Amino acid sequence: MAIKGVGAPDQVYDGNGLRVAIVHARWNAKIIDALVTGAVGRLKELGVLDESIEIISVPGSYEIPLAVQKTLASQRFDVVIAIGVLIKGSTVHFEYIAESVTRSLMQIQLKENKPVIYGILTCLTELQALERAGLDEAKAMHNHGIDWASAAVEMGCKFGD
Ligand SMILES: O=c1[nH]c(NC[C@H](O)[C@H](O)[C@H](O)CO)c([N+](=O)[O-])c(=O)[nH]1
Repeated sequence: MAIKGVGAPDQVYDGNGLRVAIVHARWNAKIIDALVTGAVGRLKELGVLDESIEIISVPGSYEIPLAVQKTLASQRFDVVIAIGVLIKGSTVHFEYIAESVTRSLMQIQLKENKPVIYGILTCLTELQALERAGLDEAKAMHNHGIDWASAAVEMGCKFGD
């Protein structure tokens, strides 16, 4: 049995009535599109209504925290899924963005007292990103967008008030 992974949910959560925002970067669009598609499909499987899902895009992962903060401050959503794909280049740019975005998203969810699901892939290679978006047919890896949507419905039901 695989060790890594979220494991079975403690119960099935009904997303009907939940208002979910997906804030995603556009950098590495092929991978982003697969992750967002996976997340939206899972949200609907769990009962979230189409009209209760809002998708907001920003240029890159660095822009995600401000967009998430503004989205939550609108009081129009119970939970936000932040989706970005950082792929290591030849400089330390990757590290600075990854650290600051991750820290910021944690701070925002605690400040706004609303769940922010962490969907930032921090990959050392393009292949790692393709695998985690379920795009590497060779390995049929799992689309992490699905997991983030499941987490969003659970956290929205439990703590999204
Ligand atoms: O989302 C990403 N943004 C990236 N950079 C753009 C950054 O997020 C901002 O959009 C940009 O710096 C303008 O503020 C990336 N790289 O630089 O490699 C990346 O891999 N992923």
